[in-house]
Amino acid sequence: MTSLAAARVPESEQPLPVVRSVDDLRAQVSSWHREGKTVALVPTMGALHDGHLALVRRARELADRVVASVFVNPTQFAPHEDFDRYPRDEAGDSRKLASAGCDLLYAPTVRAMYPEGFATAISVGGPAEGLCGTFRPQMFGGVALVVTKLFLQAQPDVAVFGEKDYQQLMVIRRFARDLDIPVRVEGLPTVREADGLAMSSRNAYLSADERARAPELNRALLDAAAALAGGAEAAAVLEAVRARVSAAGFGSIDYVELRDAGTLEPVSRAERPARLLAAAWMGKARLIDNVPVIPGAVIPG
Ligand SMILES: Nc1ncnc2c1ncn2[C@@H]1O[C@H](COP(=O)(O)OP(=O)(O)OP(=O)(O)O)[C@@H](O)[C@H]1O
Ligand SMILES: CC(C)(CO)[C@@H](O)C(=O)[O-]
Ligand code: BAL
Repeated sequence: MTSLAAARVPESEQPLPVVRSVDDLRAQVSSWHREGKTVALVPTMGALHDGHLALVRRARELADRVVASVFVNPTQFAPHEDFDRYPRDEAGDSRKLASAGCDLLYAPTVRAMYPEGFATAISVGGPAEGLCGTFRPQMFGGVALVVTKLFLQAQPDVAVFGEKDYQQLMVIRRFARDLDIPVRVEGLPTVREADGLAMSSRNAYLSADERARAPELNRALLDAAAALAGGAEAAAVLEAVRARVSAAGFGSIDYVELRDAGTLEPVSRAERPARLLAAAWMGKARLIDNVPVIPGAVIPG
């Protein structure tokens, strides 16, 4: 006969509770709030990697309970983009989230998030203009819509996002402030592979050869950031990044730009803290990356 102790599943291997409806999510979060616990939300589109898990671990430090959402949000994809082939692995995501200390997975269906007759849109200006806003014009409206819904559904005290999507982080801070949503928005520095490539679910689209070439984007940005931090004028430095990234085998380059780190307005020189941001295609993968430019110093981002 198996003893109870031997049969007990270790806590780290317990399946993560999952909710799929707004009502079930609210019931759990409200009960935590009634107990006086604070709640952190980590929104994701799944296919989780160590970058996402770093967000969960940070959320654990910031709040008593952590909810992660996994939802591939159709409203931020244009019809020609990769919504259908975006990697999905809920079982694997659930195991990884549990091991990182997440308390609850929220994985709504598309129909639960966007019921029949859904007719509302959100438009963000300011930091949403230019950069990815130009090349993926539907993206930030879709992000603002789904993240606003997630904030209203989960009512978190704090939400954690990655600086890998730096423009997205600035857009979320903007609309949360503009719409008086009572949530603290925390950013976490980009988690990278050993060779500098920013971790991203879309790295799965890279062939072995493309994967070997891809880190050149980050190397070119870091070298450029050093020159810009030393006071160089942006135009020539950005052109050198484009040339280097093309030579590494990137196909089309969507943008390489220097922006103010706070407002994301274009700047021609880093006189205040700035951000160097780029998006470029390696095969079927659109890779984005960004690094800080601190006048007089360089901090790898
Ligand atoms: N390498 C990373 N370091 C830190 N945060 C990250 C990293 N990759 C993603 N994140 C953050 O995880 C959250 C969810 O992002 P998402 O699920 O889109 O992952 P992703 O890997 O960025 O996928 P994609 O390939 O679609 O861009 C976002 O806040 C995003 O900024
Ligand atoms: C914030 C987000 C989860 C909204 O769908 C998505 O844009 C992402 O994964 O970065
Ligand atoms: N990772 C940010 C969301 C997107 O690329 O659609």
